[in-house]
Amino acid sequence: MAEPIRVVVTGAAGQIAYSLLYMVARGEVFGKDQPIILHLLDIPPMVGVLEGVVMELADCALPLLVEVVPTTDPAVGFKDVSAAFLVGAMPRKEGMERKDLLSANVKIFRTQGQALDKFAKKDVKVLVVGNPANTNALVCSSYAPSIPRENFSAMTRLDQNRATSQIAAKVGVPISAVNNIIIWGNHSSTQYPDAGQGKVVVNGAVKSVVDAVNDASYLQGAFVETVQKRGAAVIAARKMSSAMSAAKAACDHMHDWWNGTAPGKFVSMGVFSDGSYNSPKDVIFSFPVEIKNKQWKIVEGLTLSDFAKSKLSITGKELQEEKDEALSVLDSNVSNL
Ligand SMILES: NC(=O)C1=CN([C@@H]2O[C@H](COP(=O)(O)OP(=O)(O)OC[C@H]3O[C@@H](n4cnc5c(N)ncnc54)[C@H](O)[C@@H]3O)[C@@H](O)[C@H]2O)C=CC1
Ligand SMILES: O=C([O-])CC(=O)C(=O)O
Repeated sequence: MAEPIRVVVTGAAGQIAYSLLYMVARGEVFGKDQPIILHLLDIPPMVGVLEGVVMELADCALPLLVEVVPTTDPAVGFKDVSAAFLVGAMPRKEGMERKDLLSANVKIFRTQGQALDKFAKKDVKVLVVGNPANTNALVCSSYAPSIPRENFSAMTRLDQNRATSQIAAKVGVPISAVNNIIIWGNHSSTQYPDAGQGKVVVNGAVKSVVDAVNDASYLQGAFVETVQKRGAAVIAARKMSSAMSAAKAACDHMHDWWNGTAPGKFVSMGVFSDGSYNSPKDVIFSFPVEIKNKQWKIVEGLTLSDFAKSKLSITGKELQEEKDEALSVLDSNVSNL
């Protein structure tokens, strides 16, 4: 058996964590041979709930879970962690956009960036789930200058999973038959879900999604809107935001970062932009990436339609605006933000 690794989940008493902790502790992210020490970080009013979560984890009798460390102290929560799921933040309510959470949540990610910088392993992989996820990841990284910025990412995997599921249903094939659907830009209603590079296996033959669907107005219209507004649709139905599907997506994201992507396949992650595809530089922008040896690389050289380019420009502009707003909330001149 390998040495145990330390993994922190923030917001550990919340809804997403309730599904996520079980999947992580069961070995679905880091492997069935990787023992885990789980750090559960939340805030003082949630200590009682956290105790209940600790009891339930014990009662799951999970062989890979060697220790659980519940805490409200970031110094303990982030100590020596190899992977961080930053979930803890306020969720939006019906009628809000995710960026309306910025002023409340961005300060959490400043504190957590500072704690990661001081206490985490320098090769820690950080996945920001709390909204607005892209800009929170940017802020978090800015306050953790001793950790490479490539180690910070924001979650758009839930959008990718939603988009893949929509295409599979439209073509009438299993989910596993659909690949390389891309989410570009912000995890917000300006994101661009792009089926233009997608592949699908139909009756044993690989086809482009565009040919298999054969309905351009759907791919540019209802498909895009459904994915962009899916989070809001779940809130309207559940009166709470997506949690089970968000936890599954967080596991998928970290799993692929840890284990790599299969040849020819790519996944979408919010990562530091180098200006690829005319995106604004130095914001956290969701791109298609390939992953090897725990390093992601943006898939370059894809041909984008004029429609796609115009959508990327809209979501890039929003990310630039969020970055400016984050700076004003933090009222700081963080040199690398
Ligand atoms: N990127 C994505 O695709 C998705 C992101 N989200 C976002 O994830 C976040 C969490 O959602 P839920 O689990 O449903 O919310 P929740 O309200 O059920 O749980 C959040 C937890 O975070 C804790 N928390 C607050 N401040 C904290 C801090 N400074 N340190 C540690 N813990 C802290 C709260 O006490 C609470 O237990 C929200 O911001 C939500 O909008 C939700 C779904 C998908
Ligand atoms: O929509 C929300 O506020 C929660 C979320 O990020 C999602 O479900 O994609």
